[in-house]
Amino acid sequence: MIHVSSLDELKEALSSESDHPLALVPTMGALHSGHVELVRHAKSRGFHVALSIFVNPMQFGPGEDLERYPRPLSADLDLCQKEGVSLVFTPNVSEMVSENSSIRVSHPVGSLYCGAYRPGHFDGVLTIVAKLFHLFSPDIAVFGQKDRQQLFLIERMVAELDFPLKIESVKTVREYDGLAKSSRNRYLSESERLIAPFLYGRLLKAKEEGVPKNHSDQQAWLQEISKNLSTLGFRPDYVSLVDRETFLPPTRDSSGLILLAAAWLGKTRLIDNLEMDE
Ligand SMILES: Nc1ncnc2c1ncn2[C@@H]1O[C@H](COP(=O)(O)OP(=O)(O)OP(=O)(O)O)[C@@H](O)[C@H]1O
Ligand SMILES: CC(C)(CO)[C@@H](O)C(=O)[O-]
Ligand code: BAL
Repeated sequence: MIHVSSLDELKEALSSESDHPLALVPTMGALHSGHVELVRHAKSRGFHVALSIFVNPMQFGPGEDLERYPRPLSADLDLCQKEGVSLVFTPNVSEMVSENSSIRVSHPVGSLYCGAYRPGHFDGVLTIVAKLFHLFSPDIAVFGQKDRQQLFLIERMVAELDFPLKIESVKTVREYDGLAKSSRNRYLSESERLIAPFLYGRLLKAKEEGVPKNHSDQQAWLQEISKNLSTLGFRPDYVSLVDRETFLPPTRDSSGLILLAAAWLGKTRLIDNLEMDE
């Protein structure tokens, strides 16, 4: 396994990989079995895997957890080695984000749902992901469905800007009790950890209930879900129903619906989502 941190080293390492089909797995590190599934997905399809670890300041807002985001580099490198990753890239902030950088890649859906509560977050994500695609020129890039809005936006960026690569996605990997694996789960206290799986539990119950047919019943249903989450001890940011193809509110023509939620438990913000008709 090659581990590089500078752009020059990366270019050199990639030139020795150029004969192989390459999959890029972008991450922020603190790797867990969700990330491992992304790597295994790429490997099972015959790709050499490059994995980037970068806690991107552009996607963090004031007061968010940029400073305290976990950075267990040596455990991450061990896991990458064990999983057969070919190349790990751990760049410095100064080479990824120039001091007076103001270019942003943006999409209107980036200001909805999570974007409404984290202004500028998805512009920061799309901009860094565009840079990573540019640096690696991978054949595919693999993302998790846990970050569903992010996945949608990256797919739109690749389609609309004609990036010459394919986006592949992997289903959300969960703990034994349903909680979506996330690097931020380690922020949860013992008592919060017991409540956390009820976020997914409430989405599953919503699916069982079935999506109401008309708009006003849907709004009342979403409010009820949010109220139930509050009763359980969460502070929901939003619970929304979106059209899978547009990530906008459902219409009569919607072919698939996704229920999205983000909610705080103490100082930890959890997100989850569920396809309503799969
Ligand atoms: N539980 C999971 N199942 C599948 N993919 C996941 C899971 N968690 C993260 N990923 C994917 O891994 C990639 C890197 O995500 P990231 O490094 O931010 O991990 P994370 O655990 O989501 O961290 P955070 O706690 O900051 O949300 C993204 O494509 C993300 O969707
Ligand atoms: C895609 C990503 C690596 C961009 O910084 C990040 O948003 C993440 O880890 O999901
Ligand atoms: N996985 C999402 C990255 C973020 O919350 O910044």
